[in-house]
Amino acid sequence: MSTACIMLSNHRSHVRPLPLLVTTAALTAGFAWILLLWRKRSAAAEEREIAALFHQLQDLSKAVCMVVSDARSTSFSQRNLAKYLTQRGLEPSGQLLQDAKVLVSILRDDAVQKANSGAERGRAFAHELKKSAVDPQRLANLFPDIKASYVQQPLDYGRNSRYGDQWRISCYLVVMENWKPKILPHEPMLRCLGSVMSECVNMFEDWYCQLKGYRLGSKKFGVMNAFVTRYRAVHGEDELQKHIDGANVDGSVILALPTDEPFQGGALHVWDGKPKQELVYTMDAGDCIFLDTKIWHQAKPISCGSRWALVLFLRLEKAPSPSQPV
Ligand SMILES: O=C(O)CCC(=O)C(=O)O
Ligand SMILES: [Fe+2]
Repeated sequence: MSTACIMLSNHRSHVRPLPLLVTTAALTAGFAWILLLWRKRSAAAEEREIAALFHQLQDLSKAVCMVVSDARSTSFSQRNLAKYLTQRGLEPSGQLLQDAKVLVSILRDDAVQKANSGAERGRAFAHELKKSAVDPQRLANLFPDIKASYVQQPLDYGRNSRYGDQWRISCYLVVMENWKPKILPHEPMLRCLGSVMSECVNMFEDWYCQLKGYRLGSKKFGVMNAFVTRYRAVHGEDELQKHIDGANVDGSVILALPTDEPFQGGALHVWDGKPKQELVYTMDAGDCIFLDTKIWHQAKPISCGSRWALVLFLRLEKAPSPSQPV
């Protein structure tokens, strides 16, 4: 046996093994320390990531930044962020980093959509004519029923109103709750045109999202009032003077319906754009005009025949809050 071997065996014979308990405790403490260190490091990394997202947000939209940040606008407020995501129809995860990532990503999408949308390309109109939005043949087939369902429902806004009870040429499918003129929806007209009305709402929602650069499907509208108007070439029934559809109306649809008495005149005039322009539309049955809120327009008088239109006044629906049942 060599000298080196003898030294090694002597040394080994002096080492006393550590008790198992002590070894385990030391290992556990070491492991816990490493875990703590790792947790600290990843929390710091998460904080850095959140701060970077906050900076990106400041570049993307100062307005949104104000809405989702704390009182000093220096970092995210988890509560405000969750509220904003809910308003945009999304479900917050409850994790700040995750929600901040979602926010930045939807704002990026918004920016891309906006860059591609008409508004940024200079199509500065907040209304649009869509030709044959509803199949004209389908409307032609429905026309006998529309005509048979139609009744005049005079509106009485009350003695003190400047409208008085002069408007009597519309027949209502939907009447908004607590409306001053006390009229009821005329069920036969709703049965006849209810599905066309719903399609018009869907088309309007898509158009509105494109116009504003929102994600498709992220905005929903409810029908405040919907009615069929029949214009005839007699005084008080032949036109609708220049107006906007009311301060609470967030958007409107005008759908040209067929007629069995061809008319002359009856063009729709719209005042829109910057600088303001007067645009004139002669609409065929099935054509739709979508109007953003507070757009001035006018239905010019007809001089013969009769003209029919389905009109919707729409209200933007608030996204449900997470506590509300779906
Ligand atoms: O009949 C039309 O063309 C326009 C109708 C309208 O603007 C309305 O009823 O508010
Ligand atoms: Fe109108």
